[in-house]
Amino acid sequence: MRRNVVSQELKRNFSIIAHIDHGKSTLADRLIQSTGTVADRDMQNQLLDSMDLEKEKGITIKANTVTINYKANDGKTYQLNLIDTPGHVDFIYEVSRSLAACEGALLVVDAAQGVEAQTLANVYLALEQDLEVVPVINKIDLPAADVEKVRNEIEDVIGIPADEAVLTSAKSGIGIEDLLEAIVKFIPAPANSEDGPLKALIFDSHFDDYRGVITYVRVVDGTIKKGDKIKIFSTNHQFDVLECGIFSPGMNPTNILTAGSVGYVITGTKSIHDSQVGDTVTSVKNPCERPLEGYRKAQSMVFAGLYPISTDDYEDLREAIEKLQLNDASLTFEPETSLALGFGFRCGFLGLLHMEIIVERLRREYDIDLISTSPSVEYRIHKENEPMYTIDNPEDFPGGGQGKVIVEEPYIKGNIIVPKDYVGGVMELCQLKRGVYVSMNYIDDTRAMITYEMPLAEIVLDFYDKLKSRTKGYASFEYEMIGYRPGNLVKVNILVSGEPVDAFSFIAHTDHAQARGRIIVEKLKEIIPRQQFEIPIQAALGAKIIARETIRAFRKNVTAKCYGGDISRKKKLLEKQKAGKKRMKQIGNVEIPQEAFISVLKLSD
Ligand SMILES: Nc1nc2c(ncn2[C@@H]2O[C@H](COP(=O)(O)OP(=O)(O)OP(=O)(O)O)[C@@H](O)[C@H]2O)c(=O)[nH]1
Repeated sequence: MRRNVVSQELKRNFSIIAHIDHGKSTLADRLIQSTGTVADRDMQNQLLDSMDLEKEKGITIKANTVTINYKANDGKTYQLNLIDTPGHVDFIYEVSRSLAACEGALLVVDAAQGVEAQTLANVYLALEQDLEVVPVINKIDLPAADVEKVRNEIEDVIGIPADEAVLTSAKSGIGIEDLLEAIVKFIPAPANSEDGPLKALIFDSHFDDYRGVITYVRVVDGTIKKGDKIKIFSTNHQFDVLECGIFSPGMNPTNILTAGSVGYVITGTKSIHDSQVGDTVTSVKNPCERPLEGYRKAQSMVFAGLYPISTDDYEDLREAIEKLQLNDASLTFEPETSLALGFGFRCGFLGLLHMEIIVERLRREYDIDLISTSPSVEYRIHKENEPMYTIDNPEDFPGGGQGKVIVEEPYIKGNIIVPKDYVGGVMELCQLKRGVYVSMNYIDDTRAMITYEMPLAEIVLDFYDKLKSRTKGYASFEYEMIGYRPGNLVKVNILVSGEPVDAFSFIAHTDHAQARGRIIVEKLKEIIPRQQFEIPIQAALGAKIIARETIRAFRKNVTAKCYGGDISRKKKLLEKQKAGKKRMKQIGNVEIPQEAFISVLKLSD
């Protein structure tokens, strides 16, 4: 058995926090490379961002971890454990748990861009955990770099001293040695109890087809050894430790993890639910009394129905979602049926990005063609003399005639940082999105931070896209949940030939219902082919029609184009028409092409 016990004073556990694109992954790669953790020839760019999708989107979705050995100027060799964190608001809870596994964080700020909204969100999380924050000003090689301005921003906006900020260029390798020295100097060594009862924090996990669940832990107190019997606090399930070790960067079995260490544990379990982020691992023989603070179950914020385009794919879709769930305790699903779309699944996601990733993976990795219904949030329904319940599907929205009903919706508090020329446009957008103004402050002479409280449903709809187009991509945005508030909300039905099409119904604020209904009705008029009878398309609020279009009758004769006796061509056309029909959904007496669903469900107002 290989022993790898490093005393606590030689350990440094840290994360890198940064706004998207400020260079977190490039910097991590540099640290790994410069310490010879990975041979240069094995170095592929952005080692830590391992998923293809992450590489493509250029963002970190799943946290990774690596142990780096660094011989410092004081002659001692330190064990640096770098815990990568996801860079998106959807995963804020995961970020907070990764930070909880550290004593310090490198705050990376782009020297040309300055402090952005996401920088703020993450740095506050780190300060809440009492981490030592080491400012790093990156991309100093850029001609537009303005180190002094960024230094001032870090001090004024975040409120931490930046006179000793490390200056780096992750791209050209400048300042990497200084950064390694700063990690050793400023980030405190762990100071945990080595012989207390085992207490380890789960900060991530993933499922491996051959080895089962790999659990990423930070040992707080005590020791984990191969062969130990351990227990998961929230589920009370017990396991034998089959293997444990560190990431360097592949899994490297050391078979012992002492207090202050970061590494992995394999028990052979196949259930990710025994390895939930934030949960505590303890020993069966000598358990700790209380779990570590801060654990909560992953909570879905955004919901949508996923339906296979071909009904034959239903079972494949179920299997694929189950497989993805093996690796993702925050993905929930249950079977659902829609009159219009057939059999599918109602899924819960942490946020829009999470949803986009799952849908994209189902398409790419599992080769399933699918339609997703418009994303919805969770509403709280209060009826007189009934306990409160929640709904996330417009189908379950209470109809009229049910006495006094109060509907509450989730709200967020959002911070937007923009160049000052865009302040007016952004504030107008926030008002349109039912935002409640909180504050506006200038960060420096060029940029402002605007804070609004807004309904999450509006963010989910199309806020990012709108914000991007109004600010030419210069705005950065971050938000946190602040609870539920009552809203004047209604359900809008879309009727085709008098029949409601469930997949198109939506919940909206009364003031927006008509405009959104109108857009869908107009879109459907364009897409649904004329048929042999007139088809009214209507948006309705209960019995009240709020928008209407009519598709005029038309007798479609595809063979009319073929003159003479070209029988084979006629046959081909008829076959084509038949195949086209398969892709139609029958709603009452009307056939709606699949693309109508896709284009309406993709539609934002
Ligand atoms: N000029 C210059 N470019 C850099 C430097 N560091 C990173 N970049 C570039 O900036 C872009 C973003 O870098 P990443 O390392 O992917 O950024 P990130 O912060 O990891 O992004 P997320 O994973 O989305 O959080 C890439 O195109 C890098 O090549 C630097 O020091 N100088």
